[in-house]
Amino acid sequence: MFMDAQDLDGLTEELRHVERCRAGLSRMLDAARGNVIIGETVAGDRYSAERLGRHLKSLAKELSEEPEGPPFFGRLTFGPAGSPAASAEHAGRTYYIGRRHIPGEHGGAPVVIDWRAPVARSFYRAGARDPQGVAVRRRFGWAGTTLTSYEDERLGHGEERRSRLLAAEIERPRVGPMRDIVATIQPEQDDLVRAGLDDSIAVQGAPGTGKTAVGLHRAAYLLYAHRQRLQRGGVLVLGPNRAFLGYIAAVLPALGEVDVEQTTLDGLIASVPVRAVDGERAAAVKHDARMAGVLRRALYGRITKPVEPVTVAEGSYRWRVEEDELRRIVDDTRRDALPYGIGRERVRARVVALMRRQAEARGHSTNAAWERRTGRALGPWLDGIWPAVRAEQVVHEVLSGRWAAAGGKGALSDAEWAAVVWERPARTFKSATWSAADLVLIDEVAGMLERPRGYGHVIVDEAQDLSPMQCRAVARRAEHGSLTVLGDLAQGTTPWAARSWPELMAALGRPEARVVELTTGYRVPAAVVELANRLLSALDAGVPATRSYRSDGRLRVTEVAGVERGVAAAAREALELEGSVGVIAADADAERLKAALWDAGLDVGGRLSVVPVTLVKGLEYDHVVLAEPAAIAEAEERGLNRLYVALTRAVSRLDVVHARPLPPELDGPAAGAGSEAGAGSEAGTRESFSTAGSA
Ligand SMILES: Nc1ncnc2c1ncn2[C@@H]1O[C@H](COP(=O)(O)OP(=O)(O)OP(=O)(O)O)[C@@H](O)[C@H]1O
Repeated sequence: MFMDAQDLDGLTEELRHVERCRAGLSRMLDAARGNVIIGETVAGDRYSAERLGRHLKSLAKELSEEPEGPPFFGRLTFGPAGSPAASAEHAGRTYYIGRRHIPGEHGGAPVVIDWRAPVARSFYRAGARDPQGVAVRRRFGWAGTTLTSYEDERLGHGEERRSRLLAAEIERPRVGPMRDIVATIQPEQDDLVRAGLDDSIAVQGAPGTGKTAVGLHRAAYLLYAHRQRLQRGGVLVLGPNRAFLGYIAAVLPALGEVDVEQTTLDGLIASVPVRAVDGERAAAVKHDARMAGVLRRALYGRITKPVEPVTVAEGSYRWRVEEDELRRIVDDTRRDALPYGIGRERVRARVVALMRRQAEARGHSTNAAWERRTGRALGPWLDGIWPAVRAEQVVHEVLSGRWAAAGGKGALSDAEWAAVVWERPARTFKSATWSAADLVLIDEVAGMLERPRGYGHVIVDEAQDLSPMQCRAVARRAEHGSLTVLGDLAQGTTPWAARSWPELMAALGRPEARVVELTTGYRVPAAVVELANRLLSALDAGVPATRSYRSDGRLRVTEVAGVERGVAAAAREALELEGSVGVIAADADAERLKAALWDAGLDVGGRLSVVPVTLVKGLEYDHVVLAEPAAIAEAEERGLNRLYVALTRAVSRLDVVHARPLPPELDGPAAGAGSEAGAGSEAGTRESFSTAGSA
């Protein structure tokens, strides 16, 4: 049975529950405010008072500032005990599922259960074949904060159907930043969201299959299910660029999680400003994993064998350690494979310990201050044996070419070495200008000097673009944690983009990670997916084609005499409809097109944006106007992959506007449905496909 809002009695009862939720929320807010006052006065010491106070304040702030969204989106009614597949624990009970837990009155049963709670799992996973004890699953429809409808699936009676509310949510026009998908997480996505904390997973997902959404919801889930374990390390989300981070920024706070660090890899490892740009060849070598070996040798090559004893004078005494003892200390410490900086301190501490024994044998009293003094006195000797060094210094020396003669170039060929070595090296590391790839090298050395801050869980989006050296930077930060790695081999656009998941996961230090494929796309309509899928065979990425969940949407390919006028006409038409409009163009053409749109009287910057194609990864627009695909395809080595990314950004409509011939991989007969104009869909929208016309 499939019900809408017609069941008025039912709806009235549900509206009463909305009131109970509002009352519960205001009780929570009062309690949180009250606790701030109590917390500030009762905590035992100042430190815990401050910590507790901060925590309570942020909870109170969060609750009072939270936009008043729908308090719940689903309801589960479990069958009575004894009914088929009844669940003993939940038999006969009803639960409302929402974004956050809302307690009941006077300590009674909660009025809303957090979507991450174990029982809520059945909301996402139960089906007619496996009802998991659920008699009825109810989904609610809201207009803003007003409950307007619901629909039921009587799973206990074998009823399960494509939800209209679900379809409406997936097909809704997009405006503004990304939203959470808690109300409509699909079973294959839920599997990934709720995977265990120790599980490192790689997700190969076609465009729009919800990888980013899954990653963010997984972060929220892990923080809920393993809050204590994650308290120290925390969760890190890495995205491809700042535009993408801006786009996803609101999702986790909307789920009540404000403490997740979201940044780009460059942002994470930035230690010095980037002022130089590498040539292609230099960048390729610098991103190669063999550079790690070169840097390691350059760092550890500074350690020298002690060839004479070391002495420290104290009054008329001299404490002395012989060279063979010193050699043993240095060798043992190297074998311990500690970070370089810790190794240096270990050597110092062991020499001090030997001297202390001598001093005590002579009746000297030694204490911590004595140890510090003696340690300091060893400084000049230590600087000769195991010198203190900065990461930039090591990289500066390598790129200045100093280590080649001493066999420092390791596995690099002469040509590769020549590609990375600076033509005119700066005199010191302080005056060097660094490129983005140099930052990765500096981070590599910094990671050898001391362990970087580690995270309990790291989520990496668009991971197919990571270089082997970047993978090492990520792996260092997840050494004692786990990884969720999201990407699409077909969308790889960097010169070092991954060609295989096992290789990528090995570079990330998790060769054993399972690889899961997602192939159902929730963004891109079927007609557009079909066009993009044509490129797949040319990309040779070995990934399966996308299947679209969406039957709506429109594709139009228009050949024009002048791209600027054609794009302006398409954009103007697009603005007549609801939703965001993105004009995507080859980087070299973006500014010119923006100016042309201004000249045509269109307001760029509001609902309409012009985006250089290299910045569009991970983003989506309700309506995309894709300008001159041939220019995108020929602009770079992996131009066809870039074009594939651009083609898969549209939520409702894609206009391809071209003056030059389409790239041959894209042209040609449409595979399957939608080859000429007008395949009507159930929703009354039209898919159309035409290869000619004028704007
Ligand atoms: N279960 C779902 N319910 C509703 N919307 C969904 C669902 N899954 C994904 N979406 C929507 O589909 C769109 C694409 O999702 P997302 O950006 O996470 O995909 P992606 O796999 O990361 O795509 P890309 O590879 O292109 O970056 C988003 O608007 C997202 O909100």
